[in-house]
Amino acid sequence: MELRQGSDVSPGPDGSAADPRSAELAAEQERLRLRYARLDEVRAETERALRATFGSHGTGTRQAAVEREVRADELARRLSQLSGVERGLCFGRIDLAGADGEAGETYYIGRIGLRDADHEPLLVDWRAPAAAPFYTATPARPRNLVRRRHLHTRDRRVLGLDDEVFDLDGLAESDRRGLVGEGALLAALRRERTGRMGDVVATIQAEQDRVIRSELPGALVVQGGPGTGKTVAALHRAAYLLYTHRRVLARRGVLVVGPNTTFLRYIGQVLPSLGETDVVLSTLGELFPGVAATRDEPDPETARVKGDARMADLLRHAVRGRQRAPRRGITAHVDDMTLHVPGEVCRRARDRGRALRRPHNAAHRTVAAELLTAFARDQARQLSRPLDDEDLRYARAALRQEESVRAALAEVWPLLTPQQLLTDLFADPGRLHRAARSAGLSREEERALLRPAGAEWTVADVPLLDEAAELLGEDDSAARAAARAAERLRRAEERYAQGVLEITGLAGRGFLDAAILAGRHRAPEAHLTTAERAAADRTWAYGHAIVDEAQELSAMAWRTVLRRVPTRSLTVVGDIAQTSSPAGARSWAQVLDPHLGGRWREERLTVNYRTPAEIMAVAADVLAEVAPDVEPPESVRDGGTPPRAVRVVEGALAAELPPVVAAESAAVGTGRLAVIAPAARLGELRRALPDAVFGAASDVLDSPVAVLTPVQAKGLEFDAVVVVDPAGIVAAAPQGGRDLYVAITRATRRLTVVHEGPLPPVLKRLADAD
Ligand SMILES: Nc1ncnc2c1ncn2[C@@H]1O[C@H](COP(=O)(O)OP(=O)(O)OP(=O)(O)O)[C@@H](O)[C@H]1O
Repeated sequence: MELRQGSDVSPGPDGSAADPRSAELAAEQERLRLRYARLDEVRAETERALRATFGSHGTGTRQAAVEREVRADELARRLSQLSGVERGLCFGRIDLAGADGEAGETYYIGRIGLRDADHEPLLVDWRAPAAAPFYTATPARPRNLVRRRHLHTRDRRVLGLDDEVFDLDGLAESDRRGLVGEGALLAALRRERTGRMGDVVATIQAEQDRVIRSELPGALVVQGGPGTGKTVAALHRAAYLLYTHRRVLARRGVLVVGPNTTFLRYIGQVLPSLGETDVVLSTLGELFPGVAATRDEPDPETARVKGDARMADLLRHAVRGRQRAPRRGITAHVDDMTLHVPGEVCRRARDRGRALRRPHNAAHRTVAAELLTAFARDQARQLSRPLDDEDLRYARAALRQEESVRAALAEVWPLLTPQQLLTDLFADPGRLHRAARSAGLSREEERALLRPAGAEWTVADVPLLDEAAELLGEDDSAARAAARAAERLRRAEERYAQGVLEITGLAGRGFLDAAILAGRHRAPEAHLTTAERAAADRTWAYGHAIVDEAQELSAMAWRTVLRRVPTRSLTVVGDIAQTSSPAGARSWAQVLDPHLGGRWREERLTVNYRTPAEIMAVAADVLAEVAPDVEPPESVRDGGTPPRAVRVVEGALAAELPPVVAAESAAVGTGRLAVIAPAARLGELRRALPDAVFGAASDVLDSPVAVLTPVQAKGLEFDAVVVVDPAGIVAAAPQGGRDLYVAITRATRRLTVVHEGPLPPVLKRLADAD
């Protein structure tokens, strides 16, 4: 049996209480005061310790310096954690059933764990196993709980309590009285949107908790309709994993990939509020260091082709195409002399380069050495000079400096950057044709790839650049010798650091390990965080990756992401029904099986926390049309303003839209409003709504009125949404129906659809409501 009771009664100024509920509130207020007092104490102690660590000069030995650094690092991390939990420090309590008629234990659940001076637990961290029943107990499976209590607090004050009682007999008589209260969840969902996602530690639901606490290894797919909390659960999962697997993950970091920079700004504050710093947030367009692509491919067919897995083959052929053996040989002009290497020798050099089976640039040195030898021999022959090994080395080194020789070598085996490879490939119809034909692309597909040199990189180019970087590698012969020496040094330093950790008693405590510590003391990237080092390194291997809006990733994009997680420890978050990219997923198996061979598990989220039932009913009609086999999520809320359609006179949108937007804006007060329209109407809207902020602008989330395309709105939410020209949205892209579904499901409170012609039949429900 479950009984809900709530209380919003504040105690009197002196804490006196007239009835049992106020007495309970006053008691909780006192317990909360104790916990904040302890937080203040711990903060002050940590600050003092940190100051003392910085202030001490130690013995001046290297060991003393390392010890200080370890300690300061640990203290600084703790201090930043303690500072981040002031708001909503403690939000819950669980009362466990006792044995043999005895009262059971009570635990308070909070953003961090705290113990009193005697090491007794005052607060249990929400990520700790002991806190799990707070999230997972249900009347059917109470998990030994008698009661779960939510505490509503503000500025260190308890404003209200919300109880769920699982075992009435286990409760005191005074606790049994009281009104049924509104759940903590509904109170949280009713709040106005701020333009930034917040944490939901106080109200995580059982099906979300399963996602959050799912084990680290392997790939987990989280499939769920709009508003089911996929993003928020995935971010809490990052915090949970970093807490539970600190040793592995703090060193390797966690990568979170989101669809665009606006979305990353939207979710950017959730992780710091959860106390996590070892996370890299990145769009797909930023995954290749040195290129920050934000532009989408203008032609959907080009996007589709660039995302196709055959592009990997095409690029392999493109690289092979740059390894040539001109039949006439190669020629260089040095000191009034014409030097020649015959075609036969070029072919041998090229074949030897290929036989190495190393990345193109890494094999360059071998090929170049062979050709330089041939040039040097020809030079000696023409000068009638003998050539012993010493002379040959000298002659090769001298020839290598010659511009004309370098150009001749490049005819056979040029050193290439990924950018050069792609630029040359897409701008040269002959070159492109040879590679495309070998990879099995049609002439139309080939044409979709052609473009002039110097064009701006698009998001769809980034996986191609990354693939090219893999195929090209680097001319790393010098670097490899240096790396071997560095590796020897690193091992010695790690052995030393391990010794320091053992002496200081910090070994095995999970704050730092020998590798991190040794890394700190190595120039030049000493003192960079894991996240900073990882973001700058294309070949960084992350400990875990979370991919949000993952249905949009193309086959080539998956290759880029998976390259960064060799352990395949992944959280893949998305909704197949919201796919709008022409290269995106039609099913999870289709995109994941080629890489994971069926080794992935799926959790489904089924409850929509964002969109009220009336608006979701409109969205469900659209869903039935675009993805008939997908169940719409069930809204947790109903009531509120019925969605409506407003018909405007054809050609009069600019005049008739502003009053609609103004009225909606007034209705949500300080809340957020989005106008969602097809890209083709944005010009008109700019004139109609001069004060609104458009598209990818950095302040779009802070403006009261934002104007977005459905793709830009993906993952975001607004108190009120005005969908403009639904027929235009549907017609604008092959996946237009799914875009309309995305647009409608951004609303948390109000939906208005503004249309010129007749309403698309799929929105008939709105016409009926008029
Ligand atoms: N347990 C919860 N407690 C409070 N709020 C929640 C909870 N779960 C989800 N929400 C809220 O519901 C809204 C939708 O969550 P979220 O954006 O994570 O959904 P989503 O599944 O990623 O949606 P979409 O597919 O549309 O991007 C957010 O405002 C989020 O804070």
